[in-house]
Amino acid sequence: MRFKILRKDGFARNALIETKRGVIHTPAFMPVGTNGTVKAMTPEEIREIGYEIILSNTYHLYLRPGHETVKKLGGIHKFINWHGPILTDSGGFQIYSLASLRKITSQGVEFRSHIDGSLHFITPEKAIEIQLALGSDIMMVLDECVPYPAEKEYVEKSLKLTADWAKRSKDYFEKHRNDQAVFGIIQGGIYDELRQKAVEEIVKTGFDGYALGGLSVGEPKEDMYRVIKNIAPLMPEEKPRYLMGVGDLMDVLHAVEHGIDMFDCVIPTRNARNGTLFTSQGRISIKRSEFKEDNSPLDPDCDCYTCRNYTKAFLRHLYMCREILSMRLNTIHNLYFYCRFFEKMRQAIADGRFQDFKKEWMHVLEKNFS
Ligand SMILES: O=c1[nH]cnc2cc3nc(NCCN4CCOCC4)[nH]c3cc12
Ligand SMILES: [Zn+2]
Repeated sequence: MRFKILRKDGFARNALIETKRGVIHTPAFMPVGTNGTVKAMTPEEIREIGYEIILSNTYHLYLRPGHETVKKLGGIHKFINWHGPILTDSGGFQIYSLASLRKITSQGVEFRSHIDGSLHFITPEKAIEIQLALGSDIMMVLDECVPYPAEKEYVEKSLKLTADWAKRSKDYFEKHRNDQAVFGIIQGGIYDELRQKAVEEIVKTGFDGYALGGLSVGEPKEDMYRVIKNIAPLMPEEKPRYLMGVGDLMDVLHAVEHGIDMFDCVIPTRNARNGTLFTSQGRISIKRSEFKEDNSPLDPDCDCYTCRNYTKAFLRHLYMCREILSMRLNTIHNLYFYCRFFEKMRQAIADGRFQDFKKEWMHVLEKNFS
């Protein structure tokens, strides 16, 4: 995997990530494909909107249909019919947020499946073995995503475990890698000095890219913003920086300003299914009665399939009827909006006017329309 910085504008930067399955222009957004699908979308639609990489959840695919099954069927790209780059997370975060009866030991994490209650034990090596079997292009080490709030002592102890697991994941990966990449994950809670120590530890092991984990887990915005501001610049400049689970476009602006390159979040897809749509006039909730007879397109400034062919009235009608088409049309628009936003942001960085772009959009994004 090659990482090439094309342009800098302050700490913000445009770069290219070259993988064997294609190039990713950063700053990049990765739509989340939990069970091997970006919900309600075909892979062709995701590609047509302009996305170059998607995220798939290891935890879900390991539990169902199983990583050996996916491998036997030709690997994840063939299985889900997406032939561009795929980043898989390690499963750690889903184990903490979805599974039950979790037990973390120095060896690994034991948990019960949220699907059928079966007992599982994942080690740092196993987490990489699963991602290798799936055949993902960018893998994540097994880490402990420290919940919020967490005592400093607990975070410090957890850091040692996460550093040891990162090393074990990396060692296993080195023995079995073939043209894939593996990213390390920086934890440390909201404690800047622990975060700095985590950067040193994880960089010592050495990875193809580095993720900021343990954020967007319920901590106050100002803590998340401070950690990003202080820690992102300490992460190796010549490698991709990935902020996990983010996010809201205001948070994206702040993170890009401080040098973050990659993002993933369920917000555009999950909000679409709940009728919350992002437009150039701000966020709107399509179910509101004021749209009942509104014959105008969702977003006059958007040329996505939904905005070119349907009215707010019809989108509201579909939502009220809980029609499947509602999920599809809303998702097409929100993903298109995110993709255009990232394209415009990359253009602004290329033109050296990221600050203007941020000011202009902060004003729009703060507007919470009806
Ligand atoms: O430390 C982490 N390690 C490995 N994976 C992660 C994934 C993560 N995803 C979030 N936040 C997701 C927050 N979403 C915001 C929108 O609503 C759903 C949750 N934070 C995350 C932290 C980690
Ligand atoms: Zn649209």
